[in-house]
Amino acid sequence: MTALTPEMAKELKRQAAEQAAALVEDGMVVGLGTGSTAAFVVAALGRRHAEGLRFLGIPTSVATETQARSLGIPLTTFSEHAVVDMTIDGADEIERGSLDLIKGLGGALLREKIVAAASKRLVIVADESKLVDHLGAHTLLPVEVTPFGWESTARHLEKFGARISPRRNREGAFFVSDGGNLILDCTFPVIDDPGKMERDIRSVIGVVECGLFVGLATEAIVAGSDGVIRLTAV
Ligand SMILES: O=C[C@H](O)[C@H](O)[C@H](O)COP(=O)(O)O
Repeated sequence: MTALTPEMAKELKRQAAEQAAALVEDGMVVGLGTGSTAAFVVAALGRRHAEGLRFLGIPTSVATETQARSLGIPLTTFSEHAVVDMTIDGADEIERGSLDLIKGLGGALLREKIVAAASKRLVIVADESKLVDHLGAHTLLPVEVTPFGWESTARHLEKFGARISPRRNREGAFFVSDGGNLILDCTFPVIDDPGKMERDIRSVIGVVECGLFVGLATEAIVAGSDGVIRLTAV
């Protein structure tokens, strides 16, 4: 795989997003992901809505809700729909084969995971730089925690071998998620069993959710220099 320039990566994200948006059918409830790749999906769905496709969106962040509303996409909530037919979202890492994921570099992991867990299909869109043999190869693992006692929560997470850095915004203040929580960016020496690590992290009091998405993605649409491939979880 050749190194992607930002322009190439953007074009590949757009290509993957267009293919995923084409999967949406009349009458569906669609989870709308968050991030730069998912934003291309929402843009494509806005276009399809304008052309007459009828569907309802459930956004996974305030940013996505704002984008969807600006495009006239009708939205719904879990009080009206218990099941999401299909969610289309990006990822920070996608493990080949299992399609287990790391998500949350954009800070939206909690709402993304709630929507993913309620979805019949979770379609991940990405450029090829996101595909890895083992999770944790290139990226840290975001963990969302309550602001109260976060230092204590961080010390407990360190017992699992993590190096921890509370996420900050450009001004240097703590980054605050849409849910009003903090994000601890955790670097683990190795993630050899994502399911066990997810359970371990979630067992710590003060942890709200972590960015490991295990067994949730059903398929991935990945664009690379040789074209767009569609992967199914095995
Ligand atoms: O919190 C953010 C989300 O998990 C994003 O879907 C993820 O970070 C990928 O974002 P992007 O498509 O911008 O690389």
